[in-house]
Formats: sequence, structure tokens, C-alpha cells
Amino acid sequence: MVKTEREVVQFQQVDKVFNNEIIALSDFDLSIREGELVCFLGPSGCGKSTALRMVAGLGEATAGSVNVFGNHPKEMIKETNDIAFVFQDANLLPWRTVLDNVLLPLELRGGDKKEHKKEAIRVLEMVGLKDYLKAYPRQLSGGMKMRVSIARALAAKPKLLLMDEPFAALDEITRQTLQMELLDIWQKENMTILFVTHNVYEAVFLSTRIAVMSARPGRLTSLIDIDLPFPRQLSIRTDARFTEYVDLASEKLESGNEGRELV
Ligand SMILES: Nc1ncnc2c1ncn2[C@@H]1O[C@H](COP(=O)(O)OP(=O)(O)OP(=O)(O)O)[C@@H](O)[C@H]1O
Repeated sequence: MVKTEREVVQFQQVDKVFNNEIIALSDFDLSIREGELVCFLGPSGCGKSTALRMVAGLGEATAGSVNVFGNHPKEMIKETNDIAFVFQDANLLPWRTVLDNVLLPLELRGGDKKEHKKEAIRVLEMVGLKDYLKAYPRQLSGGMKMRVSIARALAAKPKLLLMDEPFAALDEITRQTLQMELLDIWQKENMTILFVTHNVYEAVFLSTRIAVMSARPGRLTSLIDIDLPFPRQLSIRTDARFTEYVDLASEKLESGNEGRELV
């Protein structure tokens, strides 16, 4: 039986060493509260994905612990639908329509098919794809594929959404549109989101809090509360406070990486 603590994610003095030599994370300590949108910001290879994957039960800490709602992530994945993951690649099945791609995880879970279809259509409407239910992935743009991937994650009504550089492969305009849409969804669906990026602007635009990481071995070097109002419009990027946060995050990023190994 899983517990339901309000502390959503807890990293406690986590070390992660691969193949007995690559230290991906060292003494990583962080608590994420319900309703936060936290970005892991750090240079390439600093262990952002490794940290995120551990929250999804993909990989164990070498030392220390990772908990989700007070439970081991693997237990959460096995017993609940509270955690969903969105990767950089949309990972859609080409032979299934948009609707059927979103339905897939619900089908695997079993239950009322009519309810599943209703929920799949609801989330596809939310990401602006209600006119594409019968389309196939090959007929979609990169941004639309990512919207399907997000809808598929939302269909299970997760309490915690994990996103690993989901917009990195998209052009700037599409990326900005999806960032706005994500914030809108986050507010409507009452979720906690953990988002990996190495883009400072993206981190400031999306976050309630930024966790800045140093280059390998990845450590948490600073936490920055982003006190900018929601809903955030694209025009906020020209606001002086936005620029100050970008400067602050860039400075923390640089100072945390002086003399460290950049991969
Ligand atoms: N399964 C693995 N086996 C061995 N080494 C790994 C494995 N997964 C990751 N690593 C190493 O751990 C380090 C951290 O990788 P990780 O992918 O977490 O970094 P990242 O910050 O997400 O990088 P990027 O922004 O480039 O995606 C890297 O040096 C990587 O090569």
C-alpha cells in the first residue's frame, strides 16, 4: 500500500555511479513540493536525465535514496498511475492513429473503454489536436507529435509529470508555443512537473523553482525561486525581472562549473 505524502519528490544524498567509474550524481539533495514546476538546469552530461529517470524508477541510486510521495519510485510505478514521463522523442507508434496512440497506455491498464476514449479525447482537445484524432504520426509536424506525446502522458491523470528536454528538437516558435501550452495544462491539471533543460530562458519561463546543477559529477549548486506571476505570457521575456532571473541563473550555472569536467 503506497503512502501519499505532500512532499512529491525527495532526493536524499543521492550518488549515482555508472560502471564503477562514471560519477553521474554526487550528494544530490532536493525536495520538491506538491504543485511546483521545477526545472533541472545544467550543462550537457551533468546528470539531469539520470536524476529524472531515477524518479521514474529507471535506475537505482548507488547511495542515498529517491522517494516519490514517500515511496520507492518502482512501487509507485507498479501500484499507481501517478507518474508519467515525456521524452525528447515523441515515441509514437506509426501504425496507430493519434487517438489510438493516446489510448494505448489506458488499454494496457484495462478498465472501461468508453471512459478511456472520453479521457483521450479530452486531453487531445487540451493540446489542440481534436481535429487530428484519426491522423497518423507521419501526417503530423514535430510540434504536433510532441503534443500527442504530452496528451498520452496526461491521459493517465498523473500527479507527477517528468519531462526530459521535450522541446529540444523543436524550432523556436513551436517551442515557445508549447511552453505556453504546458503552463496552461499544469495550472488546469493541478500537477507537479519536473522538467529537464539546458536552456536558461526555458527554465526561467517555465519554473516556479530552478535547480541549477554543476557539470559532472552532478551536484545541486543552487536553487532559484522564480517569482514571476502566472499565467506567464510570452511578452514576459522582455520584462526586466525576467532578464534579471536569466542573468542570475546563467551566473549560477557558470560559477558552479568553473574548473569542472564539461562533457
Ligand atoms: N547507462 C549509463 N551507463 C553509463 N554511463 C551513463 C549511463 N547513463 C548516463 N551515463 C553517463 O552519466 C553522465 C550523466 O548523463 P545524463 O544523461 O544524466 O546527463 P544529462 O545532464 O541529462 O545530459 P544531456 O543534457 O546531454 O542529456 C554522462 O557522463 C553519461 O555519459
